Formats: sequence, C-alpha cells, structure tokens
Amino acid sequence: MVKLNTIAVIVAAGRGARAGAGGPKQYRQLSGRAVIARTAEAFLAHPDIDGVRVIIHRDDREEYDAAMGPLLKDKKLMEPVTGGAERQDSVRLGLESIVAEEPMRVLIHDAARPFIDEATITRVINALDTADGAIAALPVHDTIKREDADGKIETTVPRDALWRAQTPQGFHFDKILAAHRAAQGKVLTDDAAVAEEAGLVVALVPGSPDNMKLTQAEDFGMAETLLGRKDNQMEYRTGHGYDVHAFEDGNAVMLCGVEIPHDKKLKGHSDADAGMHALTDAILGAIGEGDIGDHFPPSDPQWKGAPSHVFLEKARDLVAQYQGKIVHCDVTLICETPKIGPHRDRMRAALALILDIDEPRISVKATTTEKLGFTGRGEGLAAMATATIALPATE
Ligand SMILES: Nc1ccn([C@@H]2O[C@H](COP(=O)(O)OP(=O)(O)OP(=O)(O)O)[C@@H](O)[C@H]2O)c(=O)n1
Ligand SMILES: C[C@](O)(CO)[C@H](O)COP(=O)(O)O
Repeated sequence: MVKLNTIAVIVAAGRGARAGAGGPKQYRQLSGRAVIARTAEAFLAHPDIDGVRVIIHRDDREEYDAAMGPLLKDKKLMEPVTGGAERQDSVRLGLESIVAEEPMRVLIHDAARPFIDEATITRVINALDTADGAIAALPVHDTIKREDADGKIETTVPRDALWRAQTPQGFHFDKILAAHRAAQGKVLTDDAAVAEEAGLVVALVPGSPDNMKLTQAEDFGMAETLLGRKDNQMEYRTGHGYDVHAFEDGNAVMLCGVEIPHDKKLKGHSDADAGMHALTDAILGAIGEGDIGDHFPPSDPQWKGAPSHVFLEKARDLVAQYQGKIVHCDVTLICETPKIGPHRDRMRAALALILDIDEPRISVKATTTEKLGFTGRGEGLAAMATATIALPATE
C-alpha cells in the first residue's frame, strides 16, 4: 500500500440551514462552479497533500458526483464516506475512515470555505513539525462585548489574545483520532477544541481574510464579489503552439483525444496527436514553461507510443501550480482529410475533460490549404493552437 502521509478530510455533510433556500451550500454554484469543487481542488492541487477524503450526507451522492465533475478522476481523491448529525460526528467518521491508511498528519477543513489557498495550507502543515496541532486563524481586531441577559453590555472582553478560528485545522493523526473518540457526547465547535479537551498543544498560524465560511445567505453575495476581485487581480497571458506530423500507412488518426477512422495514421514517437501537442505547447508557452520536448524528451523511450493526454495533463497541472486558470483554448487543425467537422464536438468534450474546464472555453476548428503545400498534398497534417491563461498578477 502506498503510504499517504498527509490526508485532507473535508467535511461536507451539513444541510446549510442558515444559508437559506437553494440546497446544501456546498453544492451551490459560485461563478459557475460548485463550492465543494473549489474547496476540494485547493487540497488536491497542494503538493504536500497525498489524499483527500470528502465526508458527505447519506442523501447527497448524486449531487456530490455532479458537483465534483472532472475532479472525480483525480488520483488523490478518495471515495467519499457518509458523515453524521453534527460537524463533530462527520469529522470523527472521516478520521475513522482513514485509519487503515495510517497517515502521519490530517488536515480537517470545512467544505464551506472555498477560498482556502495553498499558502495557508502550507503554514498549517509546517506548524505540525513543532506542535500536536495547528489551526489557521485571524487575530480579532474589533472590540468585543459580552451581553447580559437583557441584551445590554455586561463587559468589554480584552481582545489582545483572541483569535477567530478558521480551517484547515491540522493534527498528528493518531492524537486527534484519540481526542475525537474521547470527545463523543461533548459539544465542541471545532477540532482545536476537541484537541484542547485532550490536552494537546495546538499552534495558531495566520489564516487568510478571504478564507471565509459560507454560513448565511448573504455570504454568497460577498463570495461572488470576492471572486470578481480575485479575477481583477489576475493577468492574462496567451501562448501559441504549432505541430506537424506526417501520414503513413494505417487505419486511424488520433486528434484532440478522438480516434478518427482514416486510410492513414500519423507518424510520431507518441500517439502523434498533433492537436493535443499544439495545445500543450500553447499552454506551456503562456506560463513560460518551455515546450513539450523539455518535459517529455522524444529521446526518452518511456514516451514511445504515449497517449498525448499525459502531456496535456502535465501542462494543466503546471498551470494549477502557478495558481493559474485556463481561460480559453483555440485549436486549428490543418488538413485535407480526414474531415474534422463531424468529430469537433467530441474533441471539445475530450479536451474540456482533460483540462477540467467548461466546453465553451474550448474551440476546435479546421481548415484546408486548398491543396497547396504538404498538407494540401496529403503528406501530413498540421495543428495550431492558442491558450489564454489567467495568472496571479505580478508587479
Ligand atoms: N453534520 C454536519 C454538519 C456540518 N458539516 C460540515 O461542516 C462544515 C461547517 O459547518 P456549518 O457551516 O455549520 O455547515 P452546516 O451545518 O451545513 O450549516 P447550518 O448549521 O447552517 O445547517 C460545513 O462544510 C458542513 O458541510 C458536516 O460535515 N456534517
Ligand atoms: C470549524 C469552524 O469553521 C471554525 O471556525 C466553525 O466552528 C464551524 O462552523 P460552525 O458554524 O461552528 O458549525
């Protein structure tokens, strides 16, 4: 069994009663994407997280599958398990569900905090080197009042040592598992409180003001505003890719992930999918990551006959590492035959699935060269692509 040193447990079994109508908040859309998909992706993309377990309500499996979409294929994503009546129950059941994996560390996170960022996750993980637990939190800046039974101020609470707890909350796995088992029957609102009950040492690390929990209906409006602001903090880069493969005897060509019956095949070291190669280069170009040959040298025998989705997935993952977003891709296939039109929709669907973006963000076009040049003579096929990538703005 491959050892999963650090597992993220994302609790998503709540009903979201305070968020009002519209179903459980983790399955609602924020700028066209489900809350749970945004949350899970942050952990799936984190280089120090080895596995992600989502805890769902027993009635929600269909909604979960639909919301996660292409993320379901992520190798780090574990099968979801069913949660309990309270958040604390869901966390405990989540921890019990990963006992067999024997992780060293676990990060517990609310599905309802979709703006969690890589740096906050890293701070929590790193703090576990010197403490039993560590939570993301923010110092309190407002003056804090305690009210009396009549709704009047009883006292002003000194705020110097007060922090607002967020998630993720990270722990040494065996310690928090034991603490949660011992805390059954007590009502505790976060996992740090469970750890405190057990006498564990829990550190505070800076969270992020953006890492809000969607709780009330109005929080969704604030979240949309935040996403708009985040979009404004992005810069847009465009990359270009070009690829050519010669035809040879065969019975099918592979283009943009779709096998098209033909009286020839494309010659190449890999499966010779020129469309995917051009698109891979376009994405790599936009993020300044060289070209396909830098990452997958043709001299390396391991890539012989390789399916080209491997190359495109690498480009996609690099974009994620840069905290970027693929905004749009446009592929043009240049050939007399085969006819591309009948296969365009399937090509768009295949590329969208690999890149984990919506189909309208992918375009596949085709043209001939009016029988001129090598493509016109049917000696080979060319592909051009552009990719537009949003990246966090630099100075
Ligand atoms: N029985 C529960 C209750 C809550 N949660 C999860 O714990 C996180 C934080 O809880 P909260 O914001 O209170 O969510 P809900 O319980 O869904 O909200 P409400 O209390 O308004 O119903 C959420 O991601 C929620 O899905 C859970 O997994 N199991
Ligand atoms: C764990 C938590 O996110 C810390 O702020 C929070 O306590 C969970 O939400 P709830 O509304 O208290 O259930």
